Amino acid sequence: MSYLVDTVLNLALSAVVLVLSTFLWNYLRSPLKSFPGPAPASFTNIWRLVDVFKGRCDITQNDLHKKLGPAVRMGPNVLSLSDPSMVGKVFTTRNPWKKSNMYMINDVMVNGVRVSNLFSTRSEEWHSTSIRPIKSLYSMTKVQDFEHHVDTTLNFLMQKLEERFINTGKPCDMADYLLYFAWDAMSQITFGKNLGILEAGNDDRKFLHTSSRSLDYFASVSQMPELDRVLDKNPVKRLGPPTFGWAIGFSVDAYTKRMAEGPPATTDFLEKFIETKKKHPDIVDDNMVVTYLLSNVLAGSDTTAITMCSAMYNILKNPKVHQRLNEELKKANVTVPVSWKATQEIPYLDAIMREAMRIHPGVGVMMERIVPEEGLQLPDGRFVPGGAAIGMNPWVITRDEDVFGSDTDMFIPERWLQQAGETDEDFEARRNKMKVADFVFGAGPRMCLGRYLSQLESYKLIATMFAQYDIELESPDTEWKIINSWFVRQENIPVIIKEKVGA
Ligand code: HEM
Repeated sequence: MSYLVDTVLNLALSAVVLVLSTFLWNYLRSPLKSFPGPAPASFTNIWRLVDVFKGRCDITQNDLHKKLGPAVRMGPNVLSLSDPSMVGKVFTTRNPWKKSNMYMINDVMVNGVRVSNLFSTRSEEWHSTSIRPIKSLYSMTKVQDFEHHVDTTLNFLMQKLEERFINTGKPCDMADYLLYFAWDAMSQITFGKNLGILEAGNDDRKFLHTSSRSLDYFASVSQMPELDRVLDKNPVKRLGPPTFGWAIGFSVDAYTKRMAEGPPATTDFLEKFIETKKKHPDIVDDNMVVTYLLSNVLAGSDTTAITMCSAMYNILKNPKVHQRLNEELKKANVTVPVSWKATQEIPYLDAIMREAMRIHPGVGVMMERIVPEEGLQLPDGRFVPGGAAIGMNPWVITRDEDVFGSDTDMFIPERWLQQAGETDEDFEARRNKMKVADFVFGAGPRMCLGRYLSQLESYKLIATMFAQYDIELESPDTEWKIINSWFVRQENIPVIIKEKVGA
């Protein structure tokens, strides 16, 4: 018995010694000791893992930058920067800096082999080869080829809202319905058929739940990616996040069926990817087609829903904005579903959407890049040695008052419009400064592939909802819930929807 107690005590002691020596080792070899930051950040990443796990790391990071300046040490080898002028340097297009290993957790193991995707790969060479054949499909001009799929899903959404809420007078949780819409719309655009989530009016099949649980894992574990080797990528038993088996199954089934049945009446991404495979057989094989399909649905649904929720909630919380939007839509004499072309003729709508993304970017963790060998000189003269990771968080960058003006925590679409007394040149210069610092979709060669598609969807959705219906929060005191878990999702936007008087 005493032998057993001794062994356990010895093991516990050895574990403590090992942890303490790891902390000491991290501290001693940290190249960022001269930068300010929370004390634990000088010897471990555990504190930031815990902070991200709590679900509002954007608040912590903004507070730290306010207190400690534009460069804050977040881990022994990780520095957060808040200066928007550094975006172009860190996310440079020429000789792009490598993504840090935080992204490796998005790889999957297939028969013991690590498989990367467009988002997770740290090889710029693999990335540029794989993205080249499909990049042009995502230009603003090309995504309009898929507008009819967005219209189909918008019509379906309106039908369900009418049946379930408008005709019954029951409150509708817009946070749920915009999420259902975003997943069904992206599936419609990608495969020519939706996922049936709007039809069901719930997530009983747990598609969305699985996505949120995976993001919870990615967000926290990406702060200490070495844990992923133990939890998810170990050769014995996966303990990691739920897999996207349903999405892989859905994509493979849709692809197999399409190959058997031939092209659909109206085009979709699947058809375009099949054409791409024929044109680039050396690069695009069946697995790559499935990778492309998955990146649409998994990267483009939650994120687009977040923008739509931000716009919806902030419009409803700001009666003056709501009223002006209604007036502008009426003046534009739009018909529903509102076309992309019509949305582009309403500058106030554009200002609302830009402000919705600025105040609530879809991604809420630092995106990290590795400083190249020659190091990085900061504008204030301090030097960051090569090999360190630099992180920048859109929630910090889009709150910079020098660029975006005062009250950056407030929803003010007017900041994107010309002010009374502002000359054309001054307005142009101010607006360009905001656009350059716009980090919502990332920057450089790894910038979001789907940004125009997302804009097409979200501008049309907001214009259509407010052109067609009178929408109010169930109670003006309603507060939504925000959870920052890599993507910054929202819950609880209960609204009362009525047919517009005179519509
Ligand atoms: C409001 C909606 C969206 C937001 C806020 C958003 C945000 C981002 C951000 C910040 C990145 C860069 C990540 C990094 O550098 O670490 C990114 C990459 C990416 N996004 Fe989006 N995204 C949105 C919609 C979409 C849509 C609709 C799609 C697909 C149809 C998509 C597909 C991708 C892909 C494939 C990448 C990786 C690009 C690469 O590494 O080349 N995203 N997104």
